[in-house]
Amino acid sequence: MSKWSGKVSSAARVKSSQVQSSLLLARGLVCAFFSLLLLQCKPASRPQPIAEYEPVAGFTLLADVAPSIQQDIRYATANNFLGRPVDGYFINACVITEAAAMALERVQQQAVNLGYSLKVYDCYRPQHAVDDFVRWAADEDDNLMQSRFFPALNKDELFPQGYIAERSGHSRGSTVDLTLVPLDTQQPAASPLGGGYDCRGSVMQRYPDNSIDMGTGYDCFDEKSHTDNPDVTATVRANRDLLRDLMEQSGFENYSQEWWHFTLNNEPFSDQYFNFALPQ
Ligand SMILES: C[C@@H](N)C(=O)N[C@H](C)C(=O)O
Ligand SMILES: [Zn+2]
Repeated sequence: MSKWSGKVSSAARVKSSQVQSSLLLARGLVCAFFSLLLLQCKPASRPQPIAEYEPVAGFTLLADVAPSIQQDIRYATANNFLGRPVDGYFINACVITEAAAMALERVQQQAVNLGYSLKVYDCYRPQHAVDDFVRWAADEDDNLMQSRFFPALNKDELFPQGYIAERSGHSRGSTVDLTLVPLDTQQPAASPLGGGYDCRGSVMQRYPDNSIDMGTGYDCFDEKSHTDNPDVTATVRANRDLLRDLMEQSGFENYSQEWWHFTLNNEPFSDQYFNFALPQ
């Protein structure tokens, strides 16, 4: 019995049955009122933790298979189109299927021979994180990162136009977002929430990144990011083609709207969307 109902019972014992019923009615009304109030005041719901990370059969940390590939898992940080870490990303580390990791290691060997390294921005993405994207897109008051990531679009156009998916290949574990960086370079330090960057601008106008020039920043939701966009410079064309060629040679296919997004052709979990949390 709750503290609240205990108090009502002791008071009711000394009153007539009519008063008792009135009290019960009043209590019901008060409870209903406060329940309604609580519902109104409840903060925007943030779903509670999904399963703790346990190594899932067929998945691995990319670093265990291909330790030389650079990692900058943007959704584990504030450096992304939401401007805050995304639900389900607890550490800045790439978790991916073993098959995709081994294929990436093959790409890395080719890249290193040419003086580059791969740098991954996103790998396995829990469905929970995708759901966070969906809630973010529905909040029309939050446009904190628009000028940097989708300057020409409203956020309600990002899903319909195919820049973010409600059922993402990333949740199947064999899709990866990545670029090429010159060997022995590192991500420059910069404040993710600093203003004035435009992902469609020149390298100097974009958020600092050690990526070779791909024509836009990562997660620039814009036609300029379409891999075969004909208006990019010759250098950008060559860089995008190089990344795509290297990835295709090891069995990945590019998504035509995003130069950075690739899926392994023979993925091991072609119809399974996972929702285990990333390790802490
Ligand atoms: C959000 C972006 N990084 C991406 O991965 N987009 C594709 C369409 C996806 O969400 O699967
Ligand atoms: Zn992607």
